[in-house]
Amino acid sequence: MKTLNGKKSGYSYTRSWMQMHCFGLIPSSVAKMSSGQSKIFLGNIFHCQNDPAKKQLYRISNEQGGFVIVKRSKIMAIGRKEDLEQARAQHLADEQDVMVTVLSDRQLLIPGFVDTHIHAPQYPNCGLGYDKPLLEWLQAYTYKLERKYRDLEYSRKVFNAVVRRTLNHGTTTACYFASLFQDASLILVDAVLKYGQRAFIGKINMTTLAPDDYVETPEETIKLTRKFIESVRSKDCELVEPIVTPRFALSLEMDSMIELGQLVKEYNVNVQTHISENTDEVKQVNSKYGLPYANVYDKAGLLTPKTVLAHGIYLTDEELSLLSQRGSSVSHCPDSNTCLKSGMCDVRRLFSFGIKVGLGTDVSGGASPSIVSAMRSALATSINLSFGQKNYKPLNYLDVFYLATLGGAEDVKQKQNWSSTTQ
Ligand SMILES: O=c1[nH]c(=O)c2nc[nH]c2[nH]1
Repeated sequence: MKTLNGKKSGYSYTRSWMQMHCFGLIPSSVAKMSSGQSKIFLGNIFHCQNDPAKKQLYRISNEQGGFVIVKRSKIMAIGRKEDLEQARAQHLADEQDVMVTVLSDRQLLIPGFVDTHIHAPQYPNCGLGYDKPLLEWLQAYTYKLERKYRDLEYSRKVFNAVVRRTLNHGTTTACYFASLFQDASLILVDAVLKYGQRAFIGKINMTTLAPDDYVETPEETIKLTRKFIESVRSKDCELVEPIVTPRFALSLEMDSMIELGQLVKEYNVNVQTHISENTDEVKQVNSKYGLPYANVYDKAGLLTPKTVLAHGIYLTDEELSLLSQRGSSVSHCPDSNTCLKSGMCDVRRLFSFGIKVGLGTDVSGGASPSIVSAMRSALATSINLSFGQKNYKPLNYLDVFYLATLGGAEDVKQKQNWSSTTQ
């Protein structure tokens, strides 16, 4: 077996991690490449972990010369080189064929990124149509594109491309809004399984506020969601989980949202939706339901510890307290918040309420499917917020690295065996 050369790397991670590759900790992709061969990676490892004392949001672990052991697509152990032999004996004792990869000092192993909010069908519109605010943008560009996914060949083409592209950007876990259409949504499931990404995939629920040929009836939306959940679960695969996906509070009536809340309980599934993204949207929600935005979802039973809410720019203190009580988390989508001129989300304020936060590209509200790009936008938004507030401490590189990795994993509540670095 090869050994580490023991040299110090001298690699300045705070300065240069944004330029680097995401090398490893992509267990599912590793598995695809070599059908279950066990592997050991040796090199510098950089990742966030929870602080056991809970005094800080995360602590950085920077192993100069560490190892990762991968056995049949699962990360079995991560540690320091002096513990490698013992870990190898424990996890790979009966393995004859182990591939060992030694990284150079200029390479770094980091966890895969988690995109906590991305609309797969909107991928062809990336970078287009930012001359309108949210509600007009939906009508002028977004629904028109999303309607096309009745065409399953088109769906296959786009969804394969989205999954390949996000994996190339280092996104190993994604929380996808799929299509209104069940069959198209299942094609996204197939694409994710084909390329070995892990994902939460939701068939969108929408019965109103869109063109007549692009909504479902209240009966259909529940029936087809149940069918979608059962179809995904019947694939019996670890990589993909269904997620209940009411588009936003203006897309449905309360009765339908309550029924979705019942499905969430019945199947113990995650939930994703939008919240408080745009001032006109918030006003319309308040006047439609006579309730604050977060309370609308709460009334429907949709605020759970497995709920991810995208945006959350205009939530009041009372709403943030409610989210915190329910254990629901927020997907921060800074690029989209800028492109659609929605506003600036104050992540530090969310943290102060004890709310978990991850990062979302929000394609195509956001112009890029890259989480590194979302990290840059998160930094820019936070710096812009600091201009108006004395003593405001903007997010730094490590904070946005946390949001893109461990923060995102906590947002979507990954299962224990999904990635040992993100627990
Ligand atoms: O950024 C967004 N993208 C969408 O597709 C959407 N639908 C409702 N609210 C939304 N916000």
